[in-house]
Amino acid sequence: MASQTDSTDAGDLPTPSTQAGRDGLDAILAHPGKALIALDFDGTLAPIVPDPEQARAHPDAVPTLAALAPEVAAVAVVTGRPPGVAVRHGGFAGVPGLEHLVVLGHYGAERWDAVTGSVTAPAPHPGVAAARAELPGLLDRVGAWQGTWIEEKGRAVAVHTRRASDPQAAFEALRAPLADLATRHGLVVEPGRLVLELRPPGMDKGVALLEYAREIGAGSVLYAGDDLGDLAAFTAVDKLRASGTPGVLVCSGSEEVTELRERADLVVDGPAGVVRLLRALAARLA
Ligand SMILES: O=P(O)(O)OC[C@H]1O[C@H](O[C@H]2O[C@H](CO)[C@@H](O)[C@H](O)[C@H]2O)[C@H](O)[C@@H](O)[C@@H]1O
Repeated sequence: MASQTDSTDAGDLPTPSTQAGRDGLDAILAHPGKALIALDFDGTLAPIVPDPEQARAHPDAVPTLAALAPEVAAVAVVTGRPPGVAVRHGGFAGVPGLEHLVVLGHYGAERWDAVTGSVTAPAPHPGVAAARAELPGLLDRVGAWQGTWIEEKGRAVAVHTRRASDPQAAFEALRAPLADLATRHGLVVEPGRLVLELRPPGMDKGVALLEYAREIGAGSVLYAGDDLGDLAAFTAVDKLRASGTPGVLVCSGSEEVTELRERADLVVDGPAGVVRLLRALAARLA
């Protein structure tokens, strides 16, 4: 599927390259009070950096979301991060205009609501603690590349290779051993941008998006993402479209991930492009 690359100035709303995308955007513009705007965090709202602890939302992201949120049914952040971490790094708490923001974290397993300021989470999966305990020994045994490191995520654990001298080779070398470790403990491996995460099965961004869209009775959806974990949300939007709910798929473009480009209605230039698009949408709806 062809996609349009964003080259518009701030204030212009780009036209999706597909009919489905144009229908989705038209529906959002015609009935904004029914629209769900759902956004991934890392790589979509926040530029990618070597240290996840240093990642922050693009400086214009929060003001833009605060301008957009009152015009639509809901704004949600759908992320692999623990929701509290995304809220902290995003600067999403206590922002006028974002009183109803929802963060669906851990691929939808945990949820933060701005209304209550609290996180709801299911019981931890015992396999995560077991896998976590084995992980350092496994990385030693397989001779993981120097610079490979473990991110503790609470209900998941992730292995990053961005800081290795050959990040992609380090990533590929870990795929099989981490898949084996995950299987032995009833977990799944979630591959991302130079990260392999071991997490409980049963939830993904697609399930999270569908459930939330149903919960609020969304009449249209825009979803923007950059990474492989966002493909499930893309599939969810395809399902919504097939059942009569229009939607727009936006790829936050990067050199690292190409899969989303193929399926998107609109390709924008990373987090700056996403913010520009959302700002143009907010301006049109105001
Ligand atoms: O679902 P997302 O919001 O996109 O989160 C996915 C993972 O993002 C983080 O890792 C990614 O961003 C880091 C900071 O820019 C970068 O250093 C890393 O290479 C990327 O993979 C986060 O650390 C993971 O826990 C998230 O699952």
